[in-house]
Amino acid sequence: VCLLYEINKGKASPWHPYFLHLPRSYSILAAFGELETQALQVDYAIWAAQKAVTKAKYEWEQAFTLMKELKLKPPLLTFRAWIWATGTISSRTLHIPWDEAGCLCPVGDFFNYAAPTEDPDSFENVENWQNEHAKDDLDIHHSQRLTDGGYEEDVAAYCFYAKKNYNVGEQVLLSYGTYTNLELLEYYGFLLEDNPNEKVFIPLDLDMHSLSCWPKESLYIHQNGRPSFALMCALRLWATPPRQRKSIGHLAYSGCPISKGNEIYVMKWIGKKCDALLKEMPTSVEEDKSLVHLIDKMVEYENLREWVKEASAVFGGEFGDNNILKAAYGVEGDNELTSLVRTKMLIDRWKLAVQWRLMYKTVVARCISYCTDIINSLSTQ
Ligand SMILES: C[S@@+](CC[C@H](N)C(=O)[O-])C[C@H]1O[C@@H](n2cnc3c(N)ncnc32)[C@H](O)[C@@H]1O
Repeated sequence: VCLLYEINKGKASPWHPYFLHLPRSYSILAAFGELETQALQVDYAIWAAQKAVTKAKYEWEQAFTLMKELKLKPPLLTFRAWIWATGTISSRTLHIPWDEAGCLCPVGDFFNYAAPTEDPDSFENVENWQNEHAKDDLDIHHSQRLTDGGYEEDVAAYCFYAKKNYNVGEQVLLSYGTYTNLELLEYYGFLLEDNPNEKVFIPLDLDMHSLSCWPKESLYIHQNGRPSFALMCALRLWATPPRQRKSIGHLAYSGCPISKGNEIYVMKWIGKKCDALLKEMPTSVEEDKSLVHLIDKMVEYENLREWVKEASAVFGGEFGDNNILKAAYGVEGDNELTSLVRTKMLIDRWKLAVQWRLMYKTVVARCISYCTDIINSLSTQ
C-alpha cells in the first residue's frame, strides 16, 4: 500500500526517479494465469501457483478499502497494480533488522542473483561439518566479511561485499539466499538452469512419511539426481521389515546403508517411481526442450497467429483450442499495443513454466541414472 501510495504522488514523490527504473511487470507465481499454471504440469508446483494467486487476491481485497480511502487513482487500485507492487516488494526489498517489510534500496537492487553453492546448516553437508567448524574458528572475522550484504549501523548504510575477485566488465552477483527454482519463481519471477539448491519432490506413500520423523520438505532429490539424506534414511527404514526397525533404526538415522539387499530395494523403488513419474507426464524432456526453443524463436515471427499455427502443427496439446491466442487476445477492451504487451508477458511466464517442468524432469531422469548406477555397482560387488 505504501509503495502504491507513493507511486500515486507521481512526480511529487522523491522516489519518482527510482520508480521510473522499476520493471513494468513481474513473472512471479502470483501473476500466473490458468495457462501458465497448468503448464507447470507437476501437482505441487500447480498448487504453489494457485496458492500464490489466492494469497495475492486475499491481500488485495484486505487492502482495498484502505487504498480507496487513500484516494489512489483507479489504475493503482486494480489487481494488476497489486501484483506489480507485490512483485516489486518480493523481488527487490532488502532485509533490515528494524522492519519486517524490508526496504527498497536504489542501486543496491541492481545486483542479479547467484545461488550460494552450499548451505552450511544442511544435513547434506554432514561430512564437511568438522572441516567447516575448524575453518570458521580460525577465520571468523574473515568469513563475517564475506557475507554478501547487510545494514551496518556504524556507518548507517546498506553495505555490499564482493565474495570473489571480479574482472573488469564482469557482472557482480549477489546471493539473495538459498532458493529452489519454484521459490525463485514465486518471489523473483525467474529460475536458474543450473540451480545447486534445486529440490525435486516425488510422491511418496503415506507410511514412508509416518515411519520416520523427517519433515516432508526434507524428503527430496538433489539437482544432481541424488536422493536427499533424509529421503534415503526414510526409505531405508521403510524397506526394513517392521520387527527389525527398532534394532537397526539407528543405522538408518545415521545415514548408513542397512544392508546390500535393503539398498538395492530402495534404489529400485526410487528408480521405478521416477520412471513412472516421467511416463505419466503429458510431455517428455525432449518435447519440452523443443518447446522452449520454439518459444525463443517466436520473436522471429511477425505475427503471433502465424507462430501458433506452426507451433500447433508440431505440438498438439498446449496449442490445442488456440489456448495461447485466447489467453492473449481474450481481454475485451484491449488496444493492439496493450494486447501485444500482455501477450509478451504471458509468453514469458509460459516459457518459465515450461523451463521449470523441464528442470524437474531432468532431475528425475538424473535420479533414475543415479539409482541404476548404484544398483549396478552393488550387484557386481
Ligand atoms: C533485485 S533485482 C536485480 C536486478 C534486476 N536485473 C533489476 O534491476 O530488475 C531482482 C530481479 O532481477 C532478475 N534476476 C536476478 N537475478 C537473475 C538471474 N540470475 N537470472 C535471471 N534474472 C535474474 C529477476 O527478474 C529478479 O526478480
